[in-house]
Amino acid sequence: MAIVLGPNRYGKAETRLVRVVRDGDTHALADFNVSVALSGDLAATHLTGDNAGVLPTDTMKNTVYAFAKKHGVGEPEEFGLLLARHFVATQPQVKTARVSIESFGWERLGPHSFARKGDYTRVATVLVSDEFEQVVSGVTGLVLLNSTASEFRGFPRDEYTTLPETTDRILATAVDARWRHLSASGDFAKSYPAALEALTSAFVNTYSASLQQTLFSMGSHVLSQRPEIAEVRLALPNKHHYLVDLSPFDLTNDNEVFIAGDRPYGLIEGTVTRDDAPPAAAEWYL
Ligand SMILES: O=c1[nH]c(=O)c2[nH]c(=O)[nH]c2[nH]1
Repeated sequence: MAIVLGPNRYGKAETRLVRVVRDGDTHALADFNVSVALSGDLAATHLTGDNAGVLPTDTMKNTVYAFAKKHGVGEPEEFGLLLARHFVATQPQVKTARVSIESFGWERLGPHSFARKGDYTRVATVLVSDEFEQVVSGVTGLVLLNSTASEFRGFPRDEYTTLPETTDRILATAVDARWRHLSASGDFAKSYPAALEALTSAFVNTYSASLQQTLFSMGSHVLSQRPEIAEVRLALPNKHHYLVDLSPFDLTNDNEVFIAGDRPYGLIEGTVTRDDAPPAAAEWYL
């Protein structure tokens, strides 16, 4: 009996690329998840550990980011073809390159503001006892992004701080919000979309020094627009977008090519309250 190597391939899966195209103040956004798999004459590394034909998967990731800067991304089919042809043309041992791309849709909210396409979830929780009725409305999974008008600087530094200060970054979050009504007899069909619009427009229109500042602005805007609402609680994950260092490839990166981070993420939580409102039922804190 002989033991033989069967079909095989390898590559970098799920390179998360966000490409911003800046035309003055108006930005366009492409948000891709790119997976590369190469196959061909790759027996040696499996059988003897000889890596002479193994283009590092790290290089594939870098190629995705460098090509995004150099060529733009266009349609996912076009960007896939560009990458796949490159690997086949430049690596003689590679016979076939497979590039799969997921393209996440974003709806425009402003010149440099976007909402992820797809559904977010409306939520409602009511508490009823003999003494009180309390209605809480909210939303989860509403993903918003500003591709500029966000800074983060002036923070303390200690021996573990490596984060550079920035005056221009992507600010993105998945809004998880709950708002408590003053009364159980409101017009919830009217109140919900209006509160949602207040949250969203505050995110879009706030020039942000921190996600904490944006959080307070979102909560305040709901309370100033909606007299029926007593309190807003927000949990805002900071969906980090890291600027890719393209200098090893002699390319500049003027806030155009980002790694969309997954984990860990900052989590900014806070409550914004009307100070004359009755307190929430203790059960809300559970
Ligand atoms: O808006 C921010 N708030 C923070 O508290 C924080 N911390 C961090 O590393 N980045 C950011 N961004």
